[in-house]
Amino acid sequence: MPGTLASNYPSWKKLQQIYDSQRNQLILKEIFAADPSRFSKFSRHFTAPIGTPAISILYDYSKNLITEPILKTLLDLVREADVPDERDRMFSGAHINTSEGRAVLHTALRNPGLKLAEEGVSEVGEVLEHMKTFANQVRSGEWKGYTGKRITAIVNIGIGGSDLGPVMVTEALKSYSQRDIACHFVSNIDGTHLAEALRVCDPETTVFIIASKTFTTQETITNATSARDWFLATAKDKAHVAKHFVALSTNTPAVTEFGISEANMFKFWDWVGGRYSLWSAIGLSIMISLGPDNFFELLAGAKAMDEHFKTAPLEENLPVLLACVGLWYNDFYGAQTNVLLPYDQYMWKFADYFQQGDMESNGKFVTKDGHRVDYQTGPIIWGTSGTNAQHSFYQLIHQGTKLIPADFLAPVESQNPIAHGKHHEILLSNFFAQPEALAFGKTEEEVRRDLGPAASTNEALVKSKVFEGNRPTNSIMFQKLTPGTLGALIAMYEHKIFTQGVVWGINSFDQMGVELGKVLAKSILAQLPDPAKVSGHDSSTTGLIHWYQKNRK
Ligand SMILES: O=P(O)(O)OC[C@H]1O[C@@H](O)[C@@H](O)[C@@H](O)[C@@H]1O
Repeated sequence: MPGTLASNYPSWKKLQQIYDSQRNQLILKEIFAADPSRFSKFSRHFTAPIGTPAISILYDYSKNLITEPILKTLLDLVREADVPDERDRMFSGAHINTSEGRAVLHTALRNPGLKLAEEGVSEVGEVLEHMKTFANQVRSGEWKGYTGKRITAIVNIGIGGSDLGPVMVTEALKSYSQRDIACHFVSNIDGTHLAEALRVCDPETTVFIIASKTFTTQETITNATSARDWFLATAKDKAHVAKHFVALSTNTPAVTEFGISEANMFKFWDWVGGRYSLWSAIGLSIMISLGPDNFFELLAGAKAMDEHFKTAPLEENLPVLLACVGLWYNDFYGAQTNVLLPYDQYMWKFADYFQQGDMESNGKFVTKDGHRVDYQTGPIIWGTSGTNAQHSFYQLIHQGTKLIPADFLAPVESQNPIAHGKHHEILLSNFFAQPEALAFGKTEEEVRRDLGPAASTNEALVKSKVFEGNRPTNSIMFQKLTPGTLGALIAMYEHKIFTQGVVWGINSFDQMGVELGKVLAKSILAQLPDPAKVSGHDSSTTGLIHWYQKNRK
């Protein structure tokens, strides 16, 4: 039942017993040696159905510390937690975001034409058409700036979910982009972010996309206001704002009050969570950069994964399997993090994106029915692109004292097979080698053999070269990073997050934890002008504010 403490499920208790009694026997080297068919047993291949974009994703989870009975028990847990029911409730528009009384329907954004009673669902196709018309006008040069010039730059001003998705996708699919339109993303309230973007923009040829679900976010509204001031310093006439500012929002009154006409507002609805919004009007910068067809392919790829999540048996279901493997380490092995390592330079923002996607969704300590959990919930997500990461933090993953389950992702085909594909072969050789090294390590015996006579004179050197191995990984290979494939990969992780959230009994779709800091910042902002006004804080905060007030110029 959603909201139940996961530790009460019989399968949870059974998993704890398995962990306690078997963890010393879960040695990858041994379990691989004992079962030559382990790879075929513990890997699954996803392909999109005929008539949708070609997508091929192989998920190999054999290098994990699991056996068939463990996986079976993890799947029992998923069943006991009613994940299939809750999944169907999500897709059908039930208000599963209970604290905010909202539906969770980002899946409807990838399914235009879907009939649901929820307000706005029937308008999804209309908004996509509105986006398409505008994107085509900007891309073709038909949309002119106030002096009649074509648009050469777009600046998306948004933060959190109104920034991270567009940033990640425009980077990931850069090879599909229209290169004569520069895309800038300004999120930080730090004036440096906006100033650096404006430095390379021309007011006559720039369109600002103000992306904010609520249209009240302090950072975004302040940045948007400063961008408008910058624009008007050259354009002078407020009437020109209409040619250069559009809004993506659910809040029509606030958008019109800002001076953007309703005709230049692309709407979405409160059932689209910020971190699930790249599929909505928030994706306008993606659509301008990549073109409508590629944006539609991105949606279709996600929809194909939605269908798979809805219909595939749990044993075959990629998001569910990914969730199970993650639960095992997070809740029984005590792993704190999950590192995402795409071996595709275009995906260098993928981990950043899922930091919000996963941590804002599942970083909760209270169940839906108000109980403090007595187990770990969402993992810390981090990572960056391989092979760069190998030369940075892999040391700790290989030989550190922490267990760091890792997801390796790589395309079979490169978008840039330069030097006759040599770069890609080297890249992939690393993608294959690292999980192998992590799983099987290097024994002291092997080290001694490699060192030869030097081994006997330097015991410390021998020890330092030992790799204990048994460090678990997922390997995810896809054919090529096409829009459809990226859509499917994002949806796969979204549904992994959903599955884990349901098992933990938490609400993955609110974000109460971001509020307190915002409220305090507001009251501090009012106190900053005058040291005498600073009150109501602890001595540290008061001391810091006073230090700033004394030293500012
Ligand atoms: O899109 P807006 O409303 O500006 O929100 C931007 C971001 O704000 C944060 O505080 C979080 O709540 C995020 O989930 C959200 O994506």
